[in-house]
Amino acid sequence: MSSKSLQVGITGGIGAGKSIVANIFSVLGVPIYDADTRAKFLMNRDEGLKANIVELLGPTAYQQDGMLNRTYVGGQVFGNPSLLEKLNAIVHPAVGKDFQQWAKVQSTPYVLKEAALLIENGTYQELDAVIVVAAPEDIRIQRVLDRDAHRTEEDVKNIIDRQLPQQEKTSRADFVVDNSGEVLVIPQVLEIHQQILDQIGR
Ligand SMILES: CC(C)(COP(=O)(O)OP(=O)(O)OC[C@H]1O[C@@H](n2cnc3c(N)ncnc32)[C@H](O)[C@@H]1O)[C@@H](O)C(=O)NCCC(=O)NCCS
Ligand SMILES: Nc1ncnc2c1ncn2[C@@H]1O[C@H](COP(=O)(O)OP(=O)(O)OP(=O)(O)O)[C@@H](O)[C@H]1O
Repeated sequence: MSSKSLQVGITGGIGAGKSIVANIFSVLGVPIYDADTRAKFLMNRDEGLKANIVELLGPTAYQQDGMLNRTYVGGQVFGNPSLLEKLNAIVHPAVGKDFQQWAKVQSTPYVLKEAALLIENGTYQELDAVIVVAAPEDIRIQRVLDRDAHRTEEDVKNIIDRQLPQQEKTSRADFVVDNSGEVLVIPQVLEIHQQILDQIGR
């Protein structure tokens, strides 16, 4: 019988490189729960959640096809901290529950929960360890502008303002991955992976 997997979080500010670093862990066989993608899946499918979002943001929050109108919702909440807080309060408990259901059926020594927000919403306290991916702000902004054709520099700065400063994230981390481009990332991931396995005694 397999024992419960350790739960490790991986986070970082917008454009820090969470997804790319999580992909390296995935190659090592670590199951990844992608909270941001899963949140969108639930916002598209969970009727109770959808009703709460429509109540908060109005019917324009959903397109004709029933899918979340992400551009509209992003435009509403990223410039309005109190509205974003209300949306978070609706979405985050649903994601937390979904993650625990997913984690229950994993059988590896540890799993990774990848999420933009882990420190901000206190979720990190429920995890066994936290990895923060870090890179200088100017590099993060440029990477997001190169990746997301629909976002302006102002959009990205707005989102950064809605997140904890990177320094506060790294100060709460058990492990930090330097993704500035100055240090090779794969050796850092291999070292963290080994340290986690050593802690578990594998
Ligand atoms: C507002 C939404 C619809 C915008 O979707 P869109 O596809 O345009 O952007 P995306 O989700 O990729 O977010 C862009 C970046 O913003 C940041 N971000 C996302 N949600 C939040 C948030 N609640 N607070 C601060 N930053 C956030 C992340 O760094 C993310 O990578 C979406 O971000 C959302 O539903 N957010 C609220 C729910 C949430 O917190 N999800 C993430 C954690 S579970
Ligand atoms: N070391 C690197 N060198 C060059 N490009 C990189 C590096 N790391 C990440 N990128 C690129 O920067 C962009 C942001 O990376 P990624 O999507 O992994 O960040 P993220 O932290 O998941 O971002 P978000 O919070 O927006 O979801 C991607 O297009 C990615 O391919």
